[in-house]
Amino acid sequence: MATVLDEIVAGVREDLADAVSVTPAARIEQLARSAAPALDAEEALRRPGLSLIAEVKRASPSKGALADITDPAALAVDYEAGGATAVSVLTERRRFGGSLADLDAVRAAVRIPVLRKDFMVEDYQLFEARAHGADLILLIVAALAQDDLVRMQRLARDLGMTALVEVHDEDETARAVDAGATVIGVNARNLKTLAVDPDTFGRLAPLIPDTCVKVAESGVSGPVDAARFAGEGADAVLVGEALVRGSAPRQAAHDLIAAGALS
Ligand SMILES: O=C(O)c1ccccc1NCC(=O)[C@H](O)[C@H](O)COP(=O)(O)O
Repeated sequence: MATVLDEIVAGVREDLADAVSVTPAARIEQLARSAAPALDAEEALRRPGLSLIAEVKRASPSKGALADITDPAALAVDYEAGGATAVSVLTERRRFGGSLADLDAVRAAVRIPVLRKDFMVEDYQLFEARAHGADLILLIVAALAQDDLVRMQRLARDLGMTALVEVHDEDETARAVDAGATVIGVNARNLKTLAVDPDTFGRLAPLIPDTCVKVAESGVSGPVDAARFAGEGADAVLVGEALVRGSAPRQAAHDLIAAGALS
């Protein structure tokens, strides 16, 4: 039976075919290679204290519509003012309501690194991300064969970007480490059931070398969770829903980061 991830990736591949017909591969690579240099997101995430990757997230498969974000740039500016280390922009259209236009708007509005959060299955999308100003891209181990994971990580580096390599279980963690990932995100959301298990980070973090940046992703509902993950060894938390549903994203970002110092 097809999983949610399979369905999302199938839609992404359809949209990708449309994108390639508008901007051929050679052209998107040229645009990527001539873009302003990427910011060093890995270095930013390695700074002392708990880092926050704050997400622009309109909707999700698990929750449906989350927030009517009419001005993603303004939201990103609030995140930056609240102390976020990076902004994550969900660019997947069908299930998350995102777009590359959101990425463009955020890139133009903030000075901190920007993550293109999408379901990357082709090199084309990495060139596209860079051409639109991304500094960081997401590689989901569950969506990629090992040779694709290794190649796409190298390509990200070649383009000056950092790859956030996302895992959900022990096997995927071993694959990420084998692939030479230096920034590993543990996503607590099971991609088959969409349920969030808050114990996932604590279970998998010890399997990740301390030389890697460790990111706790999904289900961070507030400062108490942020403090817990910091205590379990997280260098960063990636937060979407809790920030976009609240009325004060700047303060909420600040509070998440401050909680990391209390762990
Ligand atoms: O959010 C979902 O429902 C989802 C479903 C299937 C694949 C990915 C999904 N989310 C992407 C993410 O990784 C989250 O947006 C991110 O970790 C933030 O999560 P949260 O703070 O729980 O919104």
